[in-house]
Amino acid sequence: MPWGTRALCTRELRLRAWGCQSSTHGRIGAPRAGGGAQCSAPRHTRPPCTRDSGALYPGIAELHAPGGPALHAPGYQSPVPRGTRAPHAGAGRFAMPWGTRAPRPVVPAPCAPGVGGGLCARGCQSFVCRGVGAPYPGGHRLPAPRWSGLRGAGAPCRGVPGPRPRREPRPPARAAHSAAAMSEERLRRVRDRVRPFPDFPVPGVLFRDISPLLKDPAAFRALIDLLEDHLRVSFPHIDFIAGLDSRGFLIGPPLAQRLGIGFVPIRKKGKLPGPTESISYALEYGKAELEIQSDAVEPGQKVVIVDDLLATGGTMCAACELMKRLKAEVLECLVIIELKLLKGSEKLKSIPFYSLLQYD
Ligand SMILES: O=P(O)(O)OC[C@H]1O[C@H](OP(=O)(O)OP(=O)(O)O)[C@H](O)[C@@H]1O
Ligand SMILES: Nc1ncnc2[nH]cnc12
Repeated sequence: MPWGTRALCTRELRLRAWGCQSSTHGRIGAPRAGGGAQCSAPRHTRPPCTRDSGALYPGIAELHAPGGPALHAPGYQSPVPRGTRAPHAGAGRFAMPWGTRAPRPVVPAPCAPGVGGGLCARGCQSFVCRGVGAPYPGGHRLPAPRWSGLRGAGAPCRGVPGPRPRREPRPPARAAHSAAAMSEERLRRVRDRVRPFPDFPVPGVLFRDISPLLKDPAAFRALIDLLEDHLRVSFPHIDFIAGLDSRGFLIGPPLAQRLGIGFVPIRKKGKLPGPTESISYALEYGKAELEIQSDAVEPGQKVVIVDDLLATGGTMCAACELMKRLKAEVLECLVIIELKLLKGSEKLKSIPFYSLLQYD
């Protein structure tokens, strides 16, 4: 079996074990800790992961920062991005923090030749050892991989222990590219593709333009990678990604696809057919009205709301109100960019909020 397949099986274990949410807030109902200075440690009674403040703090990447506080917190396990080495495959490369139990090495079922060789269109092998339709740790069902037609000759593993796979020679030292470095690199790519425009659309507003980010496929992929990783480690189950008109529509669907879940649009008024719920709200530069179809989500369903940017928080707040009317649970409001000076996250009160990039 090609190198890398084991690593990804183990990644699942690591993600499952990682109970820390790198959000600036706790979960719904939880009081906000120190204005977002800490992230909560839900479900697994993990200790809180501490984080620095700063003009630009990089979410997951920061938790991975070499020597960063979270790495030393007992119980913290860094998620390993696709393609990185399994923790047990190379002594000391991903040293377990003191006091934690190393995940038991998994002996994956044998992958038929060709299956583990990186057939995933995204260049990863993350489906290989999860199996078709297998529940992703904590709940999601993954979509059938494209190569499911290979059943028999190359059926994905089903988790049944098989004979020990033959070890392939390890790739060279390039693998030393650590998880932290990868996250930071992704974040740098994203940050470099956000362009400021003074006095747009009205004097006094510094407009943060994500058009260059959309135009650069590597940067856009890095963005979706970061958001996907964040959501996978933060929430065991999400029913839908809801996106806000219009730039939230650019991020929400690819993210939902990655997670194997559906996307729900929350639109500006007058665009959606059928019965709707609507709400008006104030913007940084104007007023608007948002709408959602009344049957978009069922009561009790768990939703993450995504948008490109949080300024005053009026739009996001309005979207949360719409979800509340439909009795859905908002797990988190997720944006690429947060304009800290406008204090939009405060408007969200106890609703968890996460941003990749922060600007004053
Ligand atoms: O936090 P707020 O002050 O509410 O501002 C944030 C919102 O403003 C922008 O959208 P805009 O309404 O300009 O619409 P657009 O995405 O269609 O450009 C942005 O995409 C957010 O949705
Ligand atoms: N400053 C800003 N840049 C981009 N989009 C925005 N939406 C509201 N404020 C914005």
